[in-house]
Amino acid sequence: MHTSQDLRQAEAVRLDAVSKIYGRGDSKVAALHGLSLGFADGTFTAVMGPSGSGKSTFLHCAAGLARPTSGRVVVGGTDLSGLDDDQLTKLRRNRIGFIFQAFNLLPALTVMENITLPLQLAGERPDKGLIRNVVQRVGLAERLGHLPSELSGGQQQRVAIARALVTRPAVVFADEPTGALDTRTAGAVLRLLRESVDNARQTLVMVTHDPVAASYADRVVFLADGAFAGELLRPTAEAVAARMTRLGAWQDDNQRQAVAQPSGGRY
Ligand SMILES: Nc1ncnc2c1ncn2[C@@H]1O[C@H](COP(=O)(O)OP(=O)(O)OP(=O)(O)O)[C@@H](O)[C@H]1O
Repeated sequence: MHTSQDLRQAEAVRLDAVSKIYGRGDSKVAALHGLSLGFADGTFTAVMGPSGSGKSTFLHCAAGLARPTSGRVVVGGTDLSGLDDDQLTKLRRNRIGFIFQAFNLLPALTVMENITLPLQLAGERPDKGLIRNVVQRVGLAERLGHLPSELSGGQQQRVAIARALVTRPAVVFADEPTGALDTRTAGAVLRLLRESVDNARQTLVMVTHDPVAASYADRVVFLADGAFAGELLRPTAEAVAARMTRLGAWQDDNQRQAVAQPSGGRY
């Protein structure tokens, strides 16, 4: 049987009572209120919630891109609140992978140069075997000399995924990774993310508005008004959409469109 201590050790990321307040005085906004959440090693979690519920703020605090006003964040066993800015930058480079909706590749660098950039920045000698393995997993072996502008959107996102995996990070944070892709390409990217968890025991935390994308996760965590608002294990797109409706999401047209997408489950 696991003790709670064992479970904590098996967490890639832990937030303890994290609050984030923007602004001062009358313009003060509490974007997160005492949020406590853990993300177990080798799991895929989707984070969802209505617009303004604190998803981006959560992602920024959990990934060490912003400092909480109070509370603490632990990544791969390191308490981020104990780090100065240089140490935090180093930890982000070495221990955290990022995947963004807009891919964020460097246009003048080739596929291979983009993939190995985090290693260069960290001053690490590339592990050729690992790079070959990652390149094969994302299916880009034939494209390594191409520029991002010569690739499709789905291929560009696969480069970004390879770049996120190449440092063997403790956790990969993905922010709407399929938001700019058509549904078929989105499905391929989500299957690849799922494989990185199932086959390489990567830990993945993905913020999304899309119930179909969330259905690829092991768990969906819901936020509302900056606080934990429940979770679903082994989610289906329908169950996620129903929970989001109850939380008062889909009040604007964009989000209603997202829920109107395939009702039968996955892409
Ligand atoms: N830099 C900032 N300064 C002031 N308030 C902010 C700032 N960033 C976010 N907020 C406020 O904090 C709250 C949470 O915002 P956040 O962007 O984290 O929500 P979200 O769930 O990601 O929203 P969306 O789904 O619309 O992207 C909102 O009320 C937002 O207006």
